Amino acid sequence: MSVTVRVPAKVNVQLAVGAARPDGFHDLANVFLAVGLYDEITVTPSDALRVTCEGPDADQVPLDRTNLAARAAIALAERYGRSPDVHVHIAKDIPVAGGMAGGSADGAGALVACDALWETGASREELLEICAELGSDVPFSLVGGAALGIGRGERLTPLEVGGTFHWVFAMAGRGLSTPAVFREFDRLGEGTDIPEPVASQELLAALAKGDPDALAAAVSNDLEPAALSLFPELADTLATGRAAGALAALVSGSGPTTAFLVRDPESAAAVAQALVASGTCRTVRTASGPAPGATVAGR
Ligand SMILES: C[C@@](CO)(OP(=O)(O)O)[C@H](O)COP(=O)(O)OP(=O)(O)OC[C@H]1O[C@@H](n2ccc(N)nc2=O)[C@H](O)[C@@H]1O
Ligand SMILES: Nc1ncnc2c1ncn2[C@@H]1O[C@H](COP(=O)(O)OP(=O)(O)O)[C@@H](O)[C@H]1O
Repeated sequence: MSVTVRVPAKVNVQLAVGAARPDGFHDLANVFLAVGLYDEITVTPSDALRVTCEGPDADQVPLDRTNLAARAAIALAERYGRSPDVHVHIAKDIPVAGGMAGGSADGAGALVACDALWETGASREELLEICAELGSDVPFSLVGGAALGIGRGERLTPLEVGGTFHWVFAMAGRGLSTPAVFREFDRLGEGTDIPEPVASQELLAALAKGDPDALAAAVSNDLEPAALSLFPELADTLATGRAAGALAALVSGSGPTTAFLVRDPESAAAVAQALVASGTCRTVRTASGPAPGATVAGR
C-alpha cells in the first residue's frame, strides 16, 4: 500500500523581520499565502528509509537523511517507537531553494503521508509540533490557505481570504540560501534600530476582502534588500514584471524567486510572456491562491 499527499508552495505577502535573537533566528510577522504549485509525496513500505525525487530540479534535492521528507519520517517514527523504513518519492514541481518552501512542503507531505500509512492516530497539534521542529515554514505547508506566522514563523493564526489572487512567478537561474539572506539582512541593518515585526492591518483587510489592488499596495518583504544585495540581477526581473502590468512585484521570502501579483489570468499571461521574452529569468509559472494545505491525494 502507498499514500500520496499533495502540498502547495507559498508566497509571503508580508515578511516583517525583527532583529536577530540570541538563538540566531529572527522574530517575524510572516503572512503566508499558499499557491497552486504542488509537490506530491508518495510513501510506500520498504526494507529501509530511501528517498527518490523526480522533476526539473531533482538533481538539486538531497536524497540522504538531510532531506526534510526523510527527517519528517524519522521524527514521526521516533515519536511512535517504530521503524521509519519507507520509500519516500517526491514528484517535485516547486522550485528548489527558491523561497517558495519546497523543502518544507516535502517535510509536511511526508509527515502526513507516513501518519496515514502507519495509522498513528496523531492529533493535528502533535503533527504541527513535529512540523515546527523540522523548520519554521513547515507548519504552514501543513495548514495551507493563508496564515500569519509569528515567532520564527511557526506559530500560526489562520487568515480569512475573500477571493482568489492571481500570481506569476519567475524562477531564477540559481538558488539563494535562506541563512545567507538572513545574515545579509543582519549586515545591512548593523547600527540601525530594527523595529518589532508587526502584521499590516491594511494587508490583512485586503486579503479578507479579496481585493488585489489593496493587496498590491500593502505587500512588503523586509528580506528583499538582502536578497537583491546578494543577487542584484533580480532588480531587472522585478522591473520587467512591473513594466508589463503587474500590480505588485516582490521577492518571494528569501528569494530568489520573484512574485508578481496580477489582476486576472489574462494579465498573468501578458506578464508571463514579457518575463520569458526578457531573458531575465530561467522559467515562469502562473498560479493562484489560496490553495489547500497538505492533502491526501490517493492511497
Ligand atoms: C524566509 C522564509 C520565509 O517564509 O522562507 P523561505 O523564503 O526561505 O522559503 C522562512 O522564514 C524560512 O523558513 P525555513 O526555510 O523553514 O527556515 P528554517 O529551516 O527554520 O531556518 C533556516 C535558517 O534561516 C534563518 N531563519 C529562519 C527563520 C527565522 N524566523 N529566522 C531566521 O533567522 C536561520 O539562519 C536558520 O538557521
Ligand atoms: N525535500 C527537499 N526539497 C528541496 N530541498 C530540500 C529538501 N530537503 C532539504 N532540502 C535542502 O533545503 C534547501 C532549501 O530548499 P527549499 O526548501 O526548496 O528552498 P527555500 O528554503 O528557499 O524555500 C535546498 O537547497 C536543499 O539543500
